[in-house]
Amino acid sequence: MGHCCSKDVSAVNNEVINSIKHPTPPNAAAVEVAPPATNGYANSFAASPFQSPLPAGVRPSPSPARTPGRKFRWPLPPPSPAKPIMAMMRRRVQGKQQPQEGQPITEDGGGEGGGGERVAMGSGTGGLDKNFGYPKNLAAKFELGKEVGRGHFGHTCWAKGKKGELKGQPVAVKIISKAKMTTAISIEDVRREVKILKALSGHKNIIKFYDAFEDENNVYIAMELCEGGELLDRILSRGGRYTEQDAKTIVVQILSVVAYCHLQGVSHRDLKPENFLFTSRDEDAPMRIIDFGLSDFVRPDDRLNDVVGSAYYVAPEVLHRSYNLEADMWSTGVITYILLCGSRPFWARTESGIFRSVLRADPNFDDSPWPTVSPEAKDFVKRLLNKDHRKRMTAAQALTHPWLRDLNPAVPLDILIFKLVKSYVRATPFKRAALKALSKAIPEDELVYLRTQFSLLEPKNGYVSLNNFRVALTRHVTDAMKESRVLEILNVMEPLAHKRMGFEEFCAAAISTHQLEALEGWENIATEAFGFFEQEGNQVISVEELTQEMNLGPTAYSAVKDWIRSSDGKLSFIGYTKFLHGVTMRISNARHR
Ligand SMILES: Nc1ncnc2c1ncn2[C@@H]1O[C@H](COP(=O)(O)OP(=O)(O)OP(=O)(O)O)[C@@H](O)[C@H]1O
Ligand SMILES: [Ca+2]
Repeated sequence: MGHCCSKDVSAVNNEVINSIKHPTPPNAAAVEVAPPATNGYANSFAASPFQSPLPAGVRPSPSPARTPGRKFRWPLPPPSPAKPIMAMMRRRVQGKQQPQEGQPITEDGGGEGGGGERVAMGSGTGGLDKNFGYPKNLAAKFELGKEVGRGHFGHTCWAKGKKGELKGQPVAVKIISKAKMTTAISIEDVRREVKILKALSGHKNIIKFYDAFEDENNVYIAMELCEGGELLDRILSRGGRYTEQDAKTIVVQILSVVAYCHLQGVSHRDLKPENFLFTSRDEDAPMRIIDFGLSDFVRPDDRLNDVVGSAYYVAPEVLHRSYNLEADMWSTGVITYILLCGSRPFWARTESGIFRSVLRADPNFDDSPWPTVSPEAKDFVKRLLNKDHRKRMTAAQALTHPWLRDLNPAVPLDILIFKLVKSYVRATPFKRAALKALSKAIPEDELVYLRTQFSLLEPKNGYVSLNNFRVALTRHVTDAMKESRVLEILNVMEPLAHKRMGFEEFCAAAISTHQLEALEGWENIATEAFGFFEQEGNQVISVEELTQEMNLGPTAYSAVKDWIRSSDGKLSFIGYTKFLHGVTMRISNARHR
């Protein structure tokens, strides 16, 4: 996938704001999503939480609250069957707004003439191979019934099994029209949706996959039928919000499935209440995640760059076109915020307004009902809605957050540990000493997570080595993990093959300075850590050595100089925290240019 956007943040912000004006339907009415906020702030849906949005005929919508303008993916080549819908919306307003010069007009097929479905490069779909290699005998296996749901990419029907284990059983069949697959990318999207569903099916909160079929006109995905409706509808039926305790049971299920996907190297990229279905009408029925239509494989250190998702739930770094799994955690934060207060954290009348809010606004934690929400719940949401993706909790971390602790949820292995340990074993002794000092100062709440992860590595006599990491990861291997090449991380952890790590060192290796910086007690943690560093690791260091340690060039000499105490040539407190933090965003971006 693509690489990091190398522009500085403010430039990117403006670019995003500008660019979203055109790819989204410029018709304000078409994207108006809620009544005017009563308090003038953008996050309220006090009157009606999910007033909606799309112009009649654009997208059949079972609930007025469904996310409007939900699929955006631009300005890369036209990738999906959602494109014709966006194209149609744009055609509607063609007379009102001309495309700007330089605007990529081919993304939805370019020229706005004709009225028929547009196709890739304006050259027809003749060259596209729409053969998926799936069996063609759907009718022999299932009897299709009435429609139960509809999305941008397809519609889903009730069906009944005719043969084998599913004989007489109700199932769901998602039908995706081949006519809408107008590009190689959109075909690949469907192929990947099936592949991911097949590989991940089996987790208790993922919809169970039965089989995929095709004929000349459609692809059919047969899966478990969920008769309990969407999470969105349950939120609405409860007047827009859940009690904290009920919200917890929902959030734990979301985290459990997200943690599983992430360990497999799959980013869902479209987490929202519409994509979680209850298996039955029972109040306490479990949820299943559906719709891997926008999901993708991503290696731990890779960055994705295609802007996909649903406006209310999209993470800032997705709009910046450089993101990884943390983007799903942002969406999880948005869902949790909605569950707890009944309002959207980022709201505006137009899609571009929503994006602006996502990039710049701080969610409101002051108005009702937030004063009555527990501090743990607020902390939980804030640690997911951090605009700096490096500071966000992972799903496995979130499962150990104090807010959820009374539910004692199962915590899976976290791929973040592998990434951090990999960096640690390759770090200089000076950096390791700095991290060791920091690890001695971390609060008990963070230790809960580390203890859980350490025990998942099944230490032998209190120690882990590369083999523990290998065994722990390969225990969960599926075809998805192979495809996303998650296992390759073990190769770069090779220095650990000749090393044993006890829990104390594991803590130093597996902590993220960025995440700790986001804690309210960071100042105290850093001060205490510096005390430990002074006792053990703080050595005399020259400007040249420090810049080298931090992987900076000579241009950084003047900044780095101030971080070394003139009295004894060792790192000052500020120097220590800067060193832990690593290079700044600006320098870091510059280095990628
Ligand atoms: N297994 C299922 N059981 C019951 N209903 C289902 C099932 N799968 C999908 N649906 C219904 O069909 C709708 C559309 O399905 P899905 O989200 O997979 O399609 P999509 O076109 O990819 O959607 P989107 O527009 O969100 O991308 C769902 O919102 C849901 O209401
Ligand atoms: Ca969906």
